[in-house]
Amino acid sequence: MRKTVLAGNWKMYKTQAEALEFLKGFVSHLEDTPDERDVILCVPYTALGSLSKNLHGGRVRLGAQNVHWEDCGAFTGEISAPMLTELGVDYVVVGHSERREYFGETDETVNRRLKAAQAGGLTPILCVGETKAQRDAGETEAHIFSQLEQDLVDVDQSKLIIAYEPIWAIGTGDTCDAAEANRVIGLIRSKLSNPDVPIQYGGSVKPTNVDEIMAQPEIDGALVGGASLEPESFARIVNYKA
Ligand SMILES: O=C[C@H](O)COP(=O)(O)O
Repeated sequence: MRKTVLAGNWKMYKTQAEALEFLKGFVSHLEDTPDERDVILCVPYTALGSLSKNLHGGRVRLGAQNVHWEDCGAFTGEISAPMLTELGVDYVVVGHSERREYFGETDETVNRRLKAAQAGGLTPILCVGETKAQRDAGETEAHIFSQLEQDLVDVDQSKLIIAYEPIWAIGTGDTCDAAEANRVIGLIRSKLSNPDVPIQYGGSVKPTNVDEIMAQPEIDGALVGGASLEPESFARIVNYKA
């Protein structure tokens, strides 16, 4: 039985005070959220500590947005799994397209980060997806299969979440057609050794399209950027109508 996982990725938004304000507004909407839906907030490092102390009994779980492959060392600007787990973090986004595009993340470093996350007790959310140019050239499948093949070397698929995020749909309002997202996610699943890995869709998920997206049989959740920044909006996504 695959888990349903709804995760907000705040990216570089919200100070600590703003994060706490969000949480106050958000948790009041979770009373009727079905227990089998995992709700995760992947927030800036600076907000992890105070959110962790205010999570109200664990209905909301915490995620970070990156993790280094070493536990400690001379790696200015990086953060390690022990530093995150000490703060009560359970999940971490790895290989987001913004990391790959702007910060030189490669499939090799993604693989190292995935393994370190798991060794350190974190469940990674691995992001894969194609650019518009790759889609137009008919290279979507080949690109994603290549990412999976390299990123997942020696990665434990019993402690893994994957997010299919077509890059052209991120932050653009140009959502991937739900049936097409379902098709690609089915293909991703066909490449995994563990069919129970939850696979999310990400890319302009909103309160207005989440019901259709979540109705697709292969889609196990959503990784939500912009629409996770407002409590009511993310609550509507988490409380999608099945
Ligand atoms: O990690 C989240 C994705 O990049 C999606 O962002 P978005 O919902 O703002 O399109």
